Amino acid sequence: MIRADDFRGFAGTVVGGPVRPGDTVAVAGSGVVSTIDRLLGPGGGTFDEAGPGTPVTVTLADDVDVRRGDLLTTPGALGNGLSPAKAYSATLVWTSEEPLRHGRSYLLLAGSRTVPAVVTTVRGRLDVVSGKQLAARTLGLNDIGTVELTTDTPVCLDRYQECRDTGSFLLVDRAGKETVAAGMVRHALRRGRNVVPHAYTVDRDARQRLKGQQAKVLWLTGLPGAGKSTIANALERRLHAMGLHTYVLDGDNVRSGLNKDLGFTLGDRAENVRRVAELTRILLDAGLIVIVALVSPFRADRAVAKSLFQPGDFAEVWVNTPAEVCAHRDPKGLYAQAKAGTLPNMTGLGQAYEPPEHPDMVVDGSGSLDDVTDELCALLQG
Ligand SMILES: Nc1ncnc2c1ncn2[C@@H]1O[C@H](COP(=O)(O)OS(=O)(=O)O)[C@@H](OP(=O)(O)O)[C@H]1O
Ligand SMILES: Nc1ncnc2c1ncn2[C@@H]1O[C@H](COP(=O)(O)OP(=O)(O)O)[C@@H](O)[C@H]1O
Repeated sequence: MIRADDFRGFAGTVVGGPVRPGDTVAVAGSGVVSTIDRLLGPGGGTFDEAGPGTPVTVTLADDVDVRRGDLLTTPGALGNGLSPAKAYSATLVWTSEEPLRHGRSYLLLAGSRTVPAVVTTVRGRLDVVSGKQLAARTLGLNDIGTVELTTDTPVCLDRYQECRDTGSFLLVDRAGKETVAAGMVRHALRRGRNVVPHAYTVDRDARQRLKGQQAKVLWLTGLPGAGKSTIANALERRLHAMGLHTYVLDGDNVRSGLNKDLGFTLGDRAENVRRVAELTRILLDAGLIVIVALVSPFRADRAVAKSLFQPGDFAEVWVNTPAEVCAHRDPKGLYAQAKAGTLPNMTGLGQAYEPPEHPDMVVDGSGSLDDVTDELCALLQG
């Protein structure tokens, strides 16, 4: 929006049209209808009409609210279903060497809008030779696939076949900022429109007050055998004895229920971390001190988890135990299996563990349990 004294204009590019002063337009985000008053060019001159590709500043006859990234469209298009949604079916052309990770949060760029988005389902991959849709769980370099994705906040996207400009988008890796896919919208999914969060009167503040505590998340990451569960257990016992209300989300435990459909591929780990992070958010809202004990080996997945929380609510703790110590402890025999070649995805051997670059705290998983518990209690109180 461009605002100066009593001037209010909306800068953008015409993607359909032509459009003319006097045309009725609707703001796609809110559905509010107004009329184009003037079309101004980059030098300040006025247009009688502007066609596709023309950069313009539009002034409207009414004082309506148009937000950054909003679309001005025809009321007819809104009637035909163009309205903000959080879930879409789309075709993706995967352009990255790194395969699509189901459950990982990417940035969706559409026009001037950028929103976090997660590919929730891969419906299939196109076999370019036969033209048939093949079953697929992920997409690799140059694959063309049909997926479902959800965005954190509603975005207004056209069907690609209706309008190429407002029906296309890019997916960008959140960490490296590399473009990983070009997307074309097939259609919005009904569930993306019909889900409206309800605000309850008893909220996190009320629950915290009742419990006399400040809810918080301590996210313990580290190699298998590093001591995450042992530390989580000791810390929870200490907090419980102090009369505080806690809950531990341990990888092994969550994987025997909620996440029992997940294995240890990169995609399944991303989904495991995403679901645990969402569950953690619910428990935080319940007013609890939540201790997460999850290998969570990849920085990008941990960054997605962290992004769900306000900065003061979430602390990342690296349980830093030398790999040789973990392998020597090997309480479940997993390192031995991996060395024998029967467990290919084992963290630290067949798959990487990416240590946190800026953790809120590093604790020594081979030192005194009492000392680590003291340090974490201090972190919680700080
Ligand atoms: N391939 C492979 N790699 C790593 N870990 C394995 C694997 N297979 C089974 N396990 C057992 O599963 C526990 C890790 O589960 P998480 O949910 O924490 O893993 S992750 O965050 O999704 O990476 C982990 O528990 P902890 O040892 O408590 O960390 C292992 O017991
Ligand atoms: N500080 C410690 N000193 C010695 N042994 C420990 C320590 N912490 C954990 N252990 C032992 O190491 C093994 C792995 O610990 P665990 O808590 O299960 O790790 P993780 O949850 O990270 O896989 C267990 O046998 C546990 O008793």
